[in-house]
Amino acid sequence: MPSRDGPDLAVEVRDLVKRYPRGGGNAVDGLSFTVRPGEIFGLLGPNGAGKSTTVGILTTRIRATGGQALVGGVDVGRDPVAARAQLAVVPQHNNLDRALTPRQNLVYHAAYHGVRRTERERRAADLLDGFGLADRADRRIDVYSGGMAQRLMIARALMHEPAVLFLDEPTNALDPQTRLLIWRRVRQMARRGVCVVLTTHQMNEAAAVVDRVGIVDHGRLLTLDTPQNLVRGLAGESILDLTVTPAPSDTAEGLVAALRQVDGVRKAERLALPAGPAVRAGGGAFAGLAGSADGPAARRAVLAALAAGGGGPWAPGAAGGARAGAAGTGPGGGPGGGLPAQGGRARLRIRLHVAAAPATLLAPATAVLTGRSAELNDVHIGTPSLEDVFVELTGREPR
Ligand SMILES: Nc1ncnc2c1ncn2[C@@H]1O[C@H](COP(=O)(O)OP(=O)(O)OP(=O)(O)O)[C@@H](O)[C@H]1O
Repeated sequence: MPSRDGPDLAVEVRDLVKRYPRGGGNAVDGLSFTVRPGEIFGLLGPNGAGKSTTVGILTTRIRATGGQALVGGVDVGRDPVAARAQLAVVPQHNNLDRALTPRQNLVYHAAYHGVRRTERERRAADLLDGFGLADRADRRIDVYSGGMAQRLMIARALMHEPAVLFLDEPTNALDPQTRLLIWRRVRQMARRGVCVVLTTHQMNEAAAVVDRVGIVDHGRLLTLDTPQNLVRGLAGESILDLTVTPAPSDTAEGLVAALRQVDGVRKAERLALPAGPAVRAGGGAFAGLAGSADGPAARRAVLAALAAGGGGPWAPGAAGGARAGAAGTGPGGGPGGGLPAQGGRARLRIRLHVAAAPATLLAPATAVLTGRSAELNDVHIGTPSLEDVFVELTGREPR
């Protein structure tokens, strides 16, 4: 593992630029960030943001047009061979050598990096054991499942004890048990001083494992901080999702604008309706990290808030009936859509980002709806997630 007297920074990226010969603009456009030894760093961004290009430069696969990138203190542009000794890459797709056994894949990789025979055999045995592969170490590799292959690729990457490990979508399409094992091992490596840089689109999984996150778009860094600070700073403290049916004479825009005026609402936006009947079943962007209004205490708070505010069209029975209606096959999906409700009126999902306790916003929000003759069909209280931060910064439209 990396020595304690190594460089202070495991990765340094300074004003990095990449322009492809046939590309439109700069794929990487003046990117700068640093990562410390022992840190788990998530590089996030929408499709085409420049993540793969950045990692390609750091791992010496792509030459930068400008700026500087150092890995383990080595300039990747000036000395790519020395840089490769400092790093390891685990790609998204299986690139194991199928002509070799799992153990041979590890041992040959270490031999390529100049590790002595007894040492490489010891490391292979340790890593096969650590990744739960010891009893299948000498079988044919083509009997390996996707999860086993992924574990073996990470084990192989560690054979030459790199200072920096690059993981590309490490848990894509893996079962929960394999994901947990991989994250446990990643944390263990970091504790031993390995710097881990991972790219992923699994926001909530990333939030649970990384120390810091850099979000990039159009080749530029939009923000860099701990997931906790990003969530706290950008998305407000809580989220209140309302599913409503506006009056026939009202418009979605009018309703959203009116809710935006409620005291304590930092932001109001219209969301796509989730597919299926379970509007409040913990889905949406805040699944996983969310608190929810589904618990008995939260439900009591909702009812109390509504009672205090003079009530409204919401009642548990009515909401249940309305949710059943939401299971229809209407055109809902994009923010411009909505599922048809009774009388042909479209149902809307409106998200309020609130700085206060969300239950205290229920009464005034309900009053606004009542004043506009809108029907409240469902309520969900949640906590914003890293995905909310991501969407806030990079938008909702697919690339
Ligand atoms: N070989 C290439 N030639 C020209 N343009 C390229 C090339 N590779 C990538 N690009 C462009 O560079 C930009 C950044 O692409 P890159 O693959 O780095 O993004 P990404 O964030 O990794 O995306 P994804 O999440 O889809 O993998 C995109 O506009 C892409 O079309």
